[in-house]
Amino acid sequence: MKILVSDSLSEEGLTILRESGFDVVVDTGLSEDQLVEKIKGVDALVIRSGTQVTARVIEAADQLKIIGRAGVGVDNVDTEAATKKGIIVSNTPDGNTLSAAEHTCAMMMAVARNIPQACASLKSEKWERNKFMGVEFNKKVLGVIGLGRIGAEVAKRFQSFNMTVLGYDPFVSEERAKSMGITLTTVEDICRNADFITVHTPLTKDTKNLINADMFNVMKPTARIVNCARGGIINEEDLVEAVNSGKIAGAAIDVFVEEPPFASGLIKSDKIIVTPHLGASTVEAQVNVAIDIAHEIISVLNGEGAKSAVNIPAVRPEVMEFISPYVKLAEVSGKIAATLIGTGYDKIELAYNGEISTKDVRTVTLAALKGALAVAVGSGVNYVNAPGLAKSRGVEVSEKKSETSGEYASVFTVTVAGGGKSVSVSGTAVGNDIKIIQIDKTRVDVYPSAHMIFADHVNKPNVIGPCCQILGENNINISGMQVGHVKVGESTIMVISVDSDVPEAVLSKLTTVDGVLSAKIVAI
Ligand SMILES: NC(=O)C1=CN([C@@H]2O[C@H](COP(=O)(O)OP(=O)(O)OC[C@H]3O[C@@H](n4cnc5c(N)ncnc54)[C@H](O)[C@@H]3O)[C@@H](O)[C@H]2O)C=CC1
Ligand SMILES: O=C(O)C(=O)COP(=O)(O)O
Repeated sequence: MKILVSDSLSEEGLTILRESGFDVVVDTGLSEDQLVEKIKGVDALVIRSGTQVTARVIEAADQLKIIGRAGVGVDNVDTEAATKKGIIVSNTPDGNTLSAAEHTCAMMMAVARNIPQACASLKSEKWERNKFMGVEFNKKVLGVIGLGRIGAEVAKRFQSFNMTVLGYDPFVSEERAKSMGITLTTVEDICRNADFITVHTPLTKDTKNLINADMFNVMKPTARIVNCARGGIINEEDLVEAVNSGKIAGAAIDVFVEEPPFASGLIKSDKIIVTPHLGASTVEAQVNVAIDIAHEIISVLNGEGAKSAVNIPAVRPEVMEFISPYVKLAEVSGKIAATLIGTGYDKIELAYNGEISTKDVRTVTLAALKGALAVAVGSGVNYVNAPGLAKSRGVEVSEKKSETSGEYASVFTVTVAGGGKSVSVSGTAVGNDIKIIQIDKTRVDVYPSAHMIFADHVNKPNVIGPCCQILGENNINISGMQVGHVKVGESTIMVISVDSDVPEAVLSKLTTVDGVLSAKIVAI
């Protein structure tokens, strides 16, 4: 398999990728057209912020499984297009937190004490001590917008300068803010009261232009603002105007709407300090993110799943340990249910009973959808695109949870329904194994195998024998068999586990046995 690294990546990460035995190609600085060409035949793409993974690039990818971002922000990836195509988008959320936080502190100090301007002045042989009067942090107010990993670290560091910290983050509770010594308030209140403001949110439709002319109009003329998060959270034209007109005292900017920002007014103003997107550019951060993304890429290419995907749910390791057999069970049950009903269903219901109902089951639901949809779509469905595919096929997905489960500690049931028909398959986990315990109303006890025949038949003599004979004559070994218990003459299901694939011709021969109503194969 082939991995294309299209931005610079630390040697430590490249070594891990190369030692995994995959074909690793490093090709940086590609234009969109070049990437559209080069992406063909690539299984994994590794990027930083320099590569724009547009819808065109994703469209051109013919075997791409994962886009791995060695860093945090994935705003340079068309995640929607990737998700639709079933491509995992993963980042490395922790590796560069401290570096970005420390760069923010450096920028804040630089703007408070005019360090870059004073440095340039002295190097041009001027001694302008009065021109570069600075301000202290002591007893001042810091406003932090976005209290995630980096925002929290920045707040912690400035508290040691004896600053009061105001914060805004709609996803952070009062208690959490209080535990960090931060008073939650509104963006406008921060803008009115803060001496220093720093933004640490992702760039989203809600955060784009969050700090704009209206906000600059209420700021103190002594206010200074820093952006080491993403270009566009602070409106660039409004910032240039606010600084140049004296509405605020200065700004320090590391990230830009367009990078490099050679046409931007931001790099022309004396009162605005700029760095070329250096927040994550430390030796330590680059080693961290390169190692993290290398492991993620290898895990996905080896079929062991993604640990830090942004377009599939992240499950905590201790929860994953519990739900992991149910993920397997859900995929198998979804496949069985969809196979037994045939085409034309428009509802998939997942029922979680017992202990499993108390867990984070989003991945189990995805697995059931994947299993069910694979019957119609084949290998084109995965955890990433399964919900989108279900929606686009008009399949309504619902979940039911109850803490009661009868004789088993946990039971998972998938029901597919449509056109007046429905099929339900229930199962449970036995240690790390999975067991199907019920198909519709029929109790069974089936440990799924790679190839299973499900045959509806009438419970009467001379049905099972001829079926076994047909399989034997075709050299298909039977490894297990289960028949639902009903009265003689009633119909029920027979599940035959076999050791090899069953050709269509053999399957249809089974249906010629007197008493066999239908026969379907499920391969997992
Ligand atoms: N300059 C650089 O080189 C680097 C920049 N970054 C950027 O820094 C930013 C923050 O990164 P992390 O702290 O790691 O992310 P994070 O996900 O830990 O934190 C982001 C925070 O923003 C909050 N948020 C989301 N929408 C919001 C809104 N509308 N208003 C206020 N808060 C909102 C979230 O609740 C979350 O707490 C990202 O944009 C990331 O791309 C990260 C690393 C390096
Ligand atoms: O991790 C992030 O979000 C960053 O902005 C870092 O970008 P970079 O990897 O240095 O291109």
